[in-house]
Amino acid sequence: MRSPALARLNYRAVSGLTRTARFQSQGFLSSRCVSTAALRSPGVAPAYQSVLKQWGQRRNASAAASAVLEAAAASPETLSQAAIIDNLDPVEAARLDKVRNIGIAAHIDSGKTTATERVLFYTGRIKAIHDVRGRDGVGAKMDSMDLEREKGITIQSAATFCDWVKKDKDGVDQKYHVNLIDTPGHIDFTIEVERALRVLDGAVMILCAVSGVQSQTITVDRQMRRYNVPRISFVNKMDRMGANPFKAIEQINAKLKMPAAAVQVPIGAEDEFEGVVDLIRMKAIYNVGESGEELKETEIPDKLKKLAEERRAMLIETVADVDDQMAEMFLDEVEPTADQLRAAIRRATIALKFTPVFMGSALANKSVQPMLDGVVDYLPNPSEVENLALDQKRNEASVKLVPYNSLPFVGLAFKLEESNFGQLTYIRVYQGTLRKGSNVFNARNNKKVKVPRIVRMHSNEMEEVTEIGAGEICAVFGIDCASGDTFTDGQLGYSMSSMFVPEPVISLSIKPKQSKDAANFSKAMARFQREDPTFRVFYDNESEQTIISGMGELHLDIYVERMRREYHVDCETGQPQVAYRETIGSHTPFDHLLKKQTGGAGDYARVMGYMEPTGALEENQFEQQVVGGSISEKYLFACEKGFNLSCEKGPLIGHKILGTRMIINDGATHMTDSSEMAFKIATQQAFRKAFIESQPSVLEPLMKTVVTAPSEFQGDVIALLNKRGATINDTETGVDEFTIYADCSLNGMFGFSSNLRAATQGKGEYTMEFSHYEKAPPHVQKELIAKHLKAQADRNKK
Ligand SMILES: Nc1nc2c(ncn2[C@@H]2O[C@H](COP(=O)(O)OP(=O)(O)OP(=O)(O)O)[C@@H](O)[C@H]2O)c(=O)[nH]1
Repeated sequence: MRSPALARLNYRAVSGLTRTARFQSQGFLSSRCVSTAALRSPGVAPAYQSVLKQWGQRRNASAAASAVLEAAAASPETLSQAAIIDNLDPVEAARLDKVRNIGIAAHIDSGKTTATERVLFYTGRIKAIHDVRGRDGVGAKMDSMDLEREKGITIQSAATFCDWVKKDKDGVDQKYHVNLIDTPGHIDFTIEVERALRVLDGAVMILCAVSGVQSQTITVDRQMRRYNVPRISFVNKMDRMGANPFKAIEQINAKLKMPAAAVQVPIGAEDEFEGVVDLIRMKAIYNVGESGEELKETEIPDKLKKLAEERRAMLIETVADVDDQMAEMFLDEVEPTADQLRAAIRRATIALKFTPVFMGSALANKSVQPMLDGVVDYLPNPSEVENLALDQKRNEASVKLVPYNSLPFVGLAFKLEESNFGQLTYIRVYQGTLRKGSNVFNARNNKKVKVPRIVRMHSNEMEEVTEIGAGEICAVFGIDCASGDTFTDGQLGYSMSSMFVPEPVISLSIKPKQSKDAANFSKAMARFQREDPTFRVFYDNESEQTIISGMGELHLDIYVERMRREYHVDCETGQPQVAYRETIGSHTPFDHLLKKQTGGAGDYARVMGYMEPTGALEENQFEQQVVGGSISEKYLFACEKGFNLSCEKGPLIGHKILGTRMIINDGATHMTDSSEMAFKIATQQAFRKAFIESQPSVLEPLMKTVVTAPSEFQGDVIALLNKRGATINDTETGVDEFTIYADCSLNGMFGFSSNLRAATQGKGEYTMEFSHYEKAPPHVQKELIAKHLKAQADRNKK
């Protein structure tokens, strides 16, 4: 047995090494062979030696193999981690195979919450179905906040878990553990989608059978791509008039540029929608029972046989385009078996090259279970997704995390929530096991914290557990941290990248109506800010106002309302303000001297250099190019501080600066009168002077806006948009609806929702998403500057 196994031994690759150890533990190789391999491998040698020391140099066969595996596991080396991933332990592999972490994301009102309610019911997690805005007035399980139930919208993502039993190909029941997050559709709550997708392994993208791909579907698609999240698609609302799943599939292909094909065809449509034909097994599936809890399978009805064959052929062809194995079979004209087809769809979906499309009606309790089968069949388990961390102990080298329970713990806190029992921190465990009572370390500040309580969340309810294994999601009480912090066991110096946080674009002043509420007001502000990184609060010293900013009017309205309901604080708010920015005009040199030397300790600082645009309207930059020590390091540091402070409040209208670079290349220092403070102030003064001289501009946020309304209102809506100075980029006309894609300044869009409602008899809808900053029109700039000057003058008078 030695020689073939030895042939596989690659002394340099640690992946080979761990494989070798495995062979050895199975008795194929000699211990000397494994030890030599371990000692020659830079990735494992130090850890191996220390393990050997503990083991007392015993080098018998299985001891050496275990030592290598243990060393590889404990070693922070990328390769050894990769090796384990390539070579999953069969017990761990079997456990992970039964876990799915998925999110449900879609455009507003597509039926995410309704579908999740069915999933919870069919998996036995809840005993009865309650609908969003349902007649029983209870509301869906996942919309647990009163405000969500009243408005019928999801505001916060909610996590839950359930077990789904699916028969394997031998007809044996297999139980899958599904962690599920239902996310909001409104763009104002987009951070909830960002953080959910950051930690999930797969997603169900829901589309409306009538509207197909909508503006938020495009945003969700972008977010899924950002975090490499594979998805299956579910065309919901097949019972609605005008339902057409094939149009939705065409749009996924064309608009999202994601190869998609139906894995089902509908049996009937609109109010005659009865069920689906499964194109993999070529069977018809119907839901029976009061809430569709049972499935009945029959042969395909004759009238649908042709359609099913055609669509199956299209499915195979689309998958063959993105999967080599299927391509080979397709070219050889070999008809794939159900298992082969399923495996190819799975490979292509996980490789982010394809999305299989399911269809049904969540509200009518039809065809939700086959979509759940799809989650199991086509979405990855935690070991099939690459999760990387940076090893801070090794120059931030990137390391693959291995979802083994036995390895050192690594987890990411992705969401914080205040609850009646204190702060609740949602954690995705990427590696190792999180145990109640254990200590974990926050990688950001290296603080040790004890884990007092671990729970699994079921919307707003929780179930206490003592430990959570790798690849799972849980929530922990009593840990003080920020959203996006990485936790480890303390030995590893790993940290994981956080999620993308978009900048707020809208703000308003706010204060409690009654001064007795000040304490509660501050408490609420602190909490909301901690929970939601897109909600910011700051106190403007000049105007002596508290300013809140966020992603849109709805976002801020919801917080004002929550303040009233949850903290009993009634607030007064100012007019919503746009988050303008200021930017420099052109290259402008400066030579500025700050000098006060009249008796006592004086102030002296001279800074020279130039300011210029960075080229992109993004981060500001400070650079020092001082040679010869005319300004010392210490003072240059103070200059940078001065620059950063200046960027916070621009000279034109007091808004933040963007796209501006300052270079200090010379200056002068006085032996006794120079100080850090003097250099900081000199830089601020130089900044102000040069900035104003450069012919700067005010920038305003430009919003991508999508308006949909019934066709008869097209003219009115266009007129409305034109009046608000929008640039219309595209118009799509559907059967009885049209969609307009436009760019509008945020400033021009205040109050648009009520105008649109009035112009379309309440039938028009729109979404608005920040796109980029652009120079505001000259008359707007003038107005803003004049307003700012007046406000300053008024304050000075006081
Ligand atoms: N006809 C029909 N209506 C549905 C279906 N599924 C959901 N709805 C309705 O569509 C509306 C929106 O459903 P939700 O489940 O709240 O949608 P959502 O995507 O979770 O909404 P947000 O989270 O606010 O974006 C509700 O009135 C549902 O009753 C369906 O299959 N058919």
